[in-house]
Amino acid sequence: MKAAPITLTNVTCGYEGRPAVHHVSGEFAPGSLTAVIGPNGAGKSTLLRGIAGLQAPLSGEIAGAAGQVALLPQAAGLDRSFPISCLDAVLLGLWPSAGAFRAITRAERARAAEALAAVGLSGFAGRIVGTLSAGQFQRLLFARLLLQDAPVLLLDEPFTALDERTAADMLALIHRWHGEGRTIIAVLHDMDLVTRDFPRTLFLARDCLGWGPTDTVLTPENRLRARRMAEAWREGAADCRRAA
Ligand SMILES: Nc1ncnc2c1ncn2[C@@H]1O[C@H](COP(=O)(O)OP(=O)(O)OP(=O)(O)O)[C@@H](O)[C@H]1O
Repeated sequence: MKAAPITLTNVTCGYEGRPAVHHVSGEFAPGSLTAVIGPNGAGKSTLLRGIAGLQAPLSGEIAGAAGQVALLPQAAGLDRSFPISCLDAVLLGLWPSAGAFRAITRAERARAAEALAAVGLSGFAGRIVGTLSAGQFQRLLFARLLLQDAPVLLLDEPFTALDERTAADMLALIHRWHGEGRTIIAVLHDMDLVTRDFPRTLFLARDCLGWGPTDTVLTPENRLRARRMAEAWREGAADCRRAA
């Protein structure tokens, strides 16, 4: 699996001209495994959306991501009331390549069923998505990623709602993807997991506090800086609005 590097040059992303994450520069090397960490509201999801091409940066440039990225979004932000089956929800992962008008092939339906089985959801193909438990829905999102088969995977809080065994299974899947040479960028809140399993870390607190090998970024000093910035968030946000 050949992924291209993803390069961020002085990237600022936000909403209505107001920055949520500021002046981030660096590179996700091909095949790298990176945790994106930081307090609530630090801009982690916003940056992922920028890399996924779902929102244009307010300024700066994101290069190398177009056409090679698949996103596992935060489940909490998704509308699950749409009345489609689990199999069709997984097949939606083919939307970027299949579009609205090409028929889904028998082989693709078979691959979607295999993806459901790989995440422990065989037998769920016909179930309506809205009837799944939170953990089952999270596994469904992993099945969609499996079908997409992209060189770069963006995972926004991928272990939310998963029980211990399923989380271990999904972590094994992430390591398998990494072993295949894919680039993996995951927003995480579990610092033990980050220290143990993620060789590189991007630490955000609206600004970039550090980006590099996890042991050099996840330091007590940076954790303290992140706490201070989170506490100063409201005041800082007002300053940004004025500056925009
Ligand atoms: N659609 C939106 N419109 C306006 N502001 C938004 C929007 N989405 C997010 N924000 C704001 O942008 C900032 C960054 O949000 P973001 O979701 O990127 O943070 P995060 O680091 O992923 O947080 P968490 O850990 O809580 O998921 C927050 O202050 C948030 O309120």
